[in-house]
Amino acid sequence: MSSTTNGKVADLAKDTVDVHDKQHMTTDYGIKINNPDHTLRVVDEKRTGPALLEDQIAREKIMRFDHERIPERVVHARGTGAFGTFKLFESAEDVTSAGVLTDTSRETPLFVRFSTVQGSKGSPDTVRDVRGFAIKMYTQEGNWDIVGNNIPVFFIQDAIKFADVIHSVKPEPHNEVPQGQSAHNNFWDFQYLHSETTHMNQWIMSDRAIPRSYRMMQGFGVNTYSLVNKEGKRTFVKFHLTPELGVHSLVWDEALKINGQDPDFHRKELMEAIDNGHFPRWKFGLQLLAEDKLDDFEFDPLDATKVWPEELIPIRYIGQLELNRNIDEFFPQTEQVAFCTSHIVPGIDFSDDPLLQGRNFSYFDTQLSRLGANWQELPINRPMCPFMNMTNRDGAMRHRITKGTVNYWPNRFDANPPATEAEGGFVSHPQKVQGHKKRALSEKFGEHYNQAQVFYNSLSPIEKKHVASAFSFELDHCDDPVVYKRMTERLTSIDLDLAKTVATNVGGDPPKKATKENKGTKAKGLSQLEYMPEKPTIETRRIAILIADGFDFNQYTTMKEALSKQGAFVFTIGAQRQGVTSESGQTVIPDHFFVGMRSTLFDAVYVPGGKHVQTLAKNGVAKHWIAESFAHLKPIAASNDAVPFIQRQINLPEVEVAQSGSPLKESYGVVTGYGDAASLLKVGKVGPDAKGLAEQFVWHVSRHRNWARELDGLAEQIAA
Ligand code: HEM
Repeated sequence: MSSTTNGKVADLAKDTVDVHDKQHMTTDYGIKINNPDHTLRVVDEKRTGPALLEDQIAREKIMRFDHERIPERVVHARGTGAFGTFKLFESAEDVTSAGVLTDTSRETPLFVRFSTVQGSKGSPDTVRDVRGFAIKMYTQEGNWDIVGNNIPVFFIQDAIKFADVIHSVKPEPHNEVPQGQSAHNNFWDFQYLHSETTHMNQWIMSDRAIPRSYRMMQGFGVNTYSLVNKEGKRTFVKFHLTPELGVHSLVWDEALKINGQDPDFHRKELMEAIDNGHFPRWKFGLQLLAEDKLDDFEFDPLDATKVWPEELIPIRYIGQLELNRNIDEFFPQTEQVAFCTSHIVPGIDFSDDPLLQGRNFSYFDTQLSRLGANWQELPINRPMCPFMNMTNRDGAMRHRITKGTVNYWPNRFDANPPATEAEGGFVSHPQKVQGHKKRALSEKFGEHYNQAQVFYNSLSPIEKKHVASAFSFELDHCDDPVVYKRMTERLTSIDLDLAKTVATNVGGDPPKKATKENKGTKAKGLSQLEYMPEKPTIETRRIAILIADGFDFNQYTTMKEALSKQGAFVFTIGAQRQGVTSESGQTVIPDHFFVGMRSTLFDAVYVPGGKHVQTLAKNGVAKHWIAESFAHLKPIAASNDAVPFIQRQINLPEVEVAQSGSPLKESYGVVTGYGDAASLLKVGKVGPDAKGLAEQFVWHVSRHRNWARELDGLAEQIAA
């Protein structure tokens, strides 16, 4: 368990207890329990008779259990949380007076909850979906919540449409199908009928919607907020988080399989990284827009279906968010944490973004039904700064005891007075507002395709291929021709080739001409391949070493050490977990056996030399490990006797391997070589000019996946 502590962790300690053998079991009202295993009943040697209602101990236990569920979140039900810290490197006092964004001596404790949107609480982690990235900062001036996503835009423009978009994506009402998926008629019906979703469609059909890890995705506040400085000047702002480890995704077939093989993959690997001291970090940045520049763009900057192009409004990075402590208990922390977009601190204010305006109402409201009126008192939600509002009391499960005779303001004692602005009181920015009372949006909200097209154009060829496959998968699951025909038609407003590919795959009408000409305009910061880590790294990458009886112990240990030294998490996968014996007689206890843990749960695989390859060659699962790793574009390394073994599993002429006695070979991310452990497996500096086998392997793992395999049509020739 990670031990990092901070002010909020210390605050929670007041409400935290340990379970240990010195503390007797009691009822919830405190009497010691003598026999927790049997109900009080009428019984003799021969007969077990009826239970007695008198049994207060059994009744308490059963009734307490009957009521231990609370409603799950209406969206983002599936999630996982961790504690961390926000550090500020550069003061943003030119634009805000908020202490958290101006005082560089502060470390602000925080709690983050990552989530998926569609599925219920028990749904798998690696579904295709938007990921929530919700942050609660316990600042000295009160809680500040950034309730963001890993995608910078949203489906709809006006919050009144939220119930519709969510109803359409959730399991269909007549049969509660499907779970955790947008691949169904209702979702795509809604998407077609709301052309404002077109931009978001591109993002969710891209690799962004199947992240490799919560630690490897961006975070965006999505909505536009305002910052207000000491002089009262307002600047519009969008919040950005960029991960230190780069932005990486799973491949779709892998994601589908992990859903079954390890539905908790994301939450487990986040905990694994934190527990091992590899704390995930994000750069925190601001996109700033002067108030008088609001009308300077072809889109409305307050429209949440649009990004602010970085060419026009660069990101100013000023801080860092780090996650450094796992939770102690899921329910009181991750489940009861409750975020509100309306939770802002002085120096930060809202904007007229019509989605944000509705969100500001919705979150507080939903917490009332999910957690009750006193939800802000719960330890995970209460602020760390002093807080008191003597008019907000009572309600179910009130915990705090407030002394004194008055509960209204003003009162004859001046008790609990409001604060002036100078004393830190929150004062809304005195924005001048004018217009007509209408159910409408202003004109620029009417353009829905430009940025969708720019996003698609900006993707790399492999990402475009994935978008086409994702649309094809999704629309193939729609059995109403109206739905898939209309949606493929919609794609002609993005790119004619994309529309043609998808229409062919799913049976749409053959598109003849583009409804919006694609002039190929691109922008930066949209392709996730732009977000490789600053320095190549394999830190926290899960790498498997396959062994069976007769493996080369020297090669095994040298590679394991070399990879571990680089911060990778190395797992030995053996023919059996009872112990695997090397050629030279050493026994290794593997972490898992071939069937228990599949290639999908690792980023790369290495097979050392040794006679064990004869056993591996007779084991279908071990062979599939290699084929599947290849099809999922993962780096593969093999040395000595293992070289012909992996070559046979891949068996494609384009993929070349080292020949005995010849130098090292790297081909499509498959790294092979002959020699002794010392010469093959040394790792110096990780980089493109890597020389040795291990060094080459590490370099390829740091690149995440070998896209050329798919682009050149090799991956699809191997059955994953
Ligand atoms: C910019 C668009 C949006 C983003 C980025 C967003 C993000 C999120 C996130 C991250 C969560 C999960 C919070 C957690 O981890 O507990 C969440 C929950 C929720 N969102 Fe949104 N959301 C958006 C739009 C909306 C809109 C428009 C509404 C309503 C009008 C809404 C209503 C809710 C509700 C009711 C919850 C459940 C909260 C709870 O029970 O704790 N969201 N949203």
